[in-house]
Amino acid sequence: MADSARCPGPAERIGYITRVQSFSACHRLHSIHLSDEENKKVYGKCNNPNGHGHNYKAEITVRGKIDHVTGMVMNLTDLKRCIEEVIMDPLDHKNLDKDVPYFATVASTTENLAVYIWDNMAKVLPPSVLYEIKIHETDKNIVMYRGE
Ligand SMILES: Nc1nc2c(c(=O)[nH]1)N=C([C@H](O)[C@H](O)COP(=O)(O)OP(=O)(O)OP(=O)(O)O)CN2
Ligand SMILES: [Zn+2]
Repeated sequence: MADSARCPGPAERIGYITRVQSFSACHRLHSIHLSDEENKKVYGKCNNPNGHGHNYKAEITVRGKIDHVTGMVMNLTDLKRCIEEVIMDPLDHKNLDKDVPYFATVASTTENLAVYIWDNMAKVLPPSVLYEIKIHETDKNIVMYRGE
């Protein structure tokens, strides 16, 4: 079989690139849709009124054609700038529930944090390149969101 039958041409190759960013924040798991008693039951120790902190690690993956001239899906330096704007400026060293207006009414679970980051990354990245947001809340708790 000829190589051209097996492999996509240079203009058609799709790549995935990921940048990892750590940030620290505190939060309290609490839903405005539940009573205090229900919140305690659902979230347990994570509903502690004074909160607790995490060293989060976010992985932002973009997908796109590998440009045959630049050899890049997108410049990682541009992705770094987007991450500064969407993750570091609003979230790092913050109280998610009190410092980030979005979480005044939305429970600051890692699922919702992934949705928040997705929605805001989508606004600053080129159209249709955002592929996945993965957040490590702890070494053991990892959430992935793909915009569905
Ligand atoms: N579906 C979700 N469940 C939970 C979330 C979440 O975001 N989504 N978050 C929490 C807590 O915020 C929490 O801080 C988890 O901490 P902890 O249980 O201490 O973390 P570990 O499981 O990694 O710790 P070990 O005690 O060492 O096992 C809870 N649930
Ligand atoms: Zn937590």
